[in-house]
Amino acid sequence: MLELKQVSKLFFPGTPDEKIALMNIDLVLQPGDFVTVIGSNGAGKSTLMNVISGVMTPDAGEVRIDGDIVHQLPEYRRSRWVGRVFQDPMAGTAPNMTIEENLAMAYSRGKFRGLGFGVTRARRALFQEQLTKLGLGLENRPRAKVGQLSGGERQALSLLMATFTKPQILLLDEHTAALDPARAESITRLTESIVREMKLTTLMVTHNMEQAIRLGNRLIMMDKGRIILDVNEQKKKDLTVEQLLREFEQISGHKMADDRVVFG
Ligand SMILES: Nc1ncnc2c1ncn2[C@@H]1O[C@H](COP(=O)(O)OP(=O)(O)OP(=O)(O)O)[C@@H](O)[C@H]1O
Repeated sequence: MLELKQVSKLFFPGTPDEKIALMNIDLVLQPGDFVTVIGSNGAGKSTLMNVISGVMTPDAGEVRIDGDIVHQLPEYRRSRWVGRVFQDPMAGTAPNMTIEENLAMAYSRGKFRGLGFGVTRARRALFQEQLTKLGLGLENRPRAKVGQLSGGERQALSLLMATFTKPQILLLDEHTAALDPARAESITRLTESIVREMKLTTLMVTHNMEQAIRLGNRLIMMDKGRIILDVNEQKKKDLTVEQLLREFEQISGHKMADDRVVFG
């Protein structure tokens, strides 16, 4: 379970450049919730991900994971609970290491390092099994350098690495946005099946309105550092992209300014 209570984050406070990235955010994700997040440019979506994962510390408020206060902990201390996949397929993996070395790293995440970082025979079998599930044939190339993989293959691997040890929270930060439509769709399907199978509590930022409506059981809309709309599963089922954009305009008083918006 993830809880944010009155979380705020300002950049350059008290100066003419002051930017409100998050303002008094209250958000609770129940175990197994899959929440999509949309909003204008600069709405605070990435900052929200950053204060949950530990890249940034909020100026005020509280972040709890399964009841534990985590907002003061650095990113590496939270990595046991938080899995994250970024937009950039180059992020989140080590390009000069092999597929199985990357998996070994993910497997050891947040654990006592003394247990070892290496690729043992038992682990190799586990990695093979997990790679096979991706359906990309990566299980046949465990010693290939990750830098040689295509963007889609890398995102699939990143997804596997982020979810390997069943994180309490999975953060997906526009993780299909840099892929061509066919690859994006296959990563979306993979995401759905992993999240469903592992019952992961998931927060996914997307610029694809159709995807935001179709995926998950809840949708939140952000604007100027605030959550301005929270749509439940029932309401989301009947929602259209047009209605969603109209709602955004009505509540925020302006059109959704998103230079990367995709309607479906
Ligand atoms: N490291 C930073 N330093 C200064 N300002 C920042 C920083 N990170 C974010 N901001 C500002 O905080 C606000 C929220 O930014 P954030 O990146 O969270 O928005 P976003 O919703 O992810 O936007 P986009 O959809 O354009 O990626 C913006 O005004 C942004 O300029």
